[in-house]
Amino acid sequence: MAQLLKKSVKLALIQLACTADKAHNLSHARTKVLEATRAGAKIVVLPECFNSPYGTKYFPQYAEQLLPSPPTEDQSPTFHALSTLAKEAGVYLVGGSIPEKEAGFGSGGDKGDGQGKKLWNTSLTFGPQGELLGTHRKVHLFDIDIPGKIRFKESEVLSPGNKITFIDIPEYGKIAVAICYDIRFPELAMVAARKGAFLLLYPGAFNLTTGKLHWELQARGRAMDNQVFVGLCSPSRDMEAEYNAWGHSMVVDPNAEVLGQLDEKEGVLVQELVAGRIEEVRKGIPIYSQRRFDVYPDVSEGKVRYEE
Ligand SMILES: O=C(O)CCC(=O)C(=O)O
Repeated sequence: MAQLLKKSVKLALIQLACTADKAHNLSHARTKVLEATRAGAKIVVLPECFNSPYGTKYFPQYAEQLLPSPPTEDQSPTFHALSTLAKEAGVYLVGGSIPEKEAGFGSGGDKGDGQGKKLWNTSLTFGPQGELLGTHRKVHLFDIDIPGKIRFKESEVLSPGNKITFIDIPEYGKIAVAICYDIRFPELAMVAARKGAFLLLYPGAFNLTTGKLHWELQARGRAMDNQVFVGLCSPSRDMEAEYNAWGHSMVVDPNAEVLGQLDEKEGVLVQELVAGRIEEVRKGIPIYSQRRFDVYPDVSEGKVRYEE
C-alpha cells in the first residue's frame, strides 16, 4: 500500500510573539518563516490569530474580507502577505488563523452587526507559488465557562465554519487543517485520518487553565487514536496581554510520542516527519484493520462536508 506520507519532510511550527500591531506581526512572521526555511522546513505553520490580539472584542476591528477570492490588498493585507511569503520562502505555509469578515460587515461588531453580516476564525494555506490551497473556518467555536478560571464565548461574535479541510500536497500527501478548539472533537480528526491525512495541523491558543490540563493530552490523543502526525502551533505567552496563551507548540508522532515541544517563549520548532513511520506504527498496533464497524458506525462513512 502507498505510504500516506510519500517522502520525509521537515515541519516548522512558529510560536510567534503576537502583538496588537498587525503590520509588525506580519513582518515578524516573515522573519520567523524565513528562519524556519533556512533550517530546511518545507511545511511551515503560524499560530491561531497570529496577526491580532486574541479576544472577541478585537475580532471586528482586525477582521479582513477574504471573499470574493482573491481579495484585494485593501480587503486583506494578510492574504497578500502570506501568499508573497509562501512564494519567497518556497514553502507550504499554513497561515495560522485570522478573523475574517463577510463582505459588507459594518463597524457594529457582532454577528448581527445590524445587517446580519458574519465574522469567522479562518485559516489560509498557501503553496510555494503563492497559490491559495485551502481555507478552513473554525468549525467548533470556543465557548467555555469554568467559574473562577476562564469564560470565553467566541459565538458572541463569530459564526462557525461548516466543513473538514484537506490540503493536498502532491509531493508529500494530504494534510488536514483545523483550529484550536476543533481538536477537542475526535470525530473531525478521525474522519480526516480515515480519509488519508498523514498530518493533522491545529493552529491554536489554549490558555493557562486548559493548556496545562489538555493541550498535550489532546495532541497525543488525536495522534494515538488515528496513528498520524499531529502539530499544534500556539502564539508565545504574553502575560501583559488580556489572553495568556499556553505556548508549548508541539509535534507528535503516529505513536503518540512527542517529537518536539517548545516552552512558553517565542521560538521555532523544526521537526522531521519520517516517511514510513505511520505504516510502521499501524503494523505494530493494527487498530486500522481491527475496527468493528459491525458494532459501531464508521464516522468517516457518514455525511461528511468538504465544502462550506
Ligand atoms: O479548548 C481549549 O481549552 C482552548 C481553545 C481555544 O483557546 C480556542 O479555541 O481558541
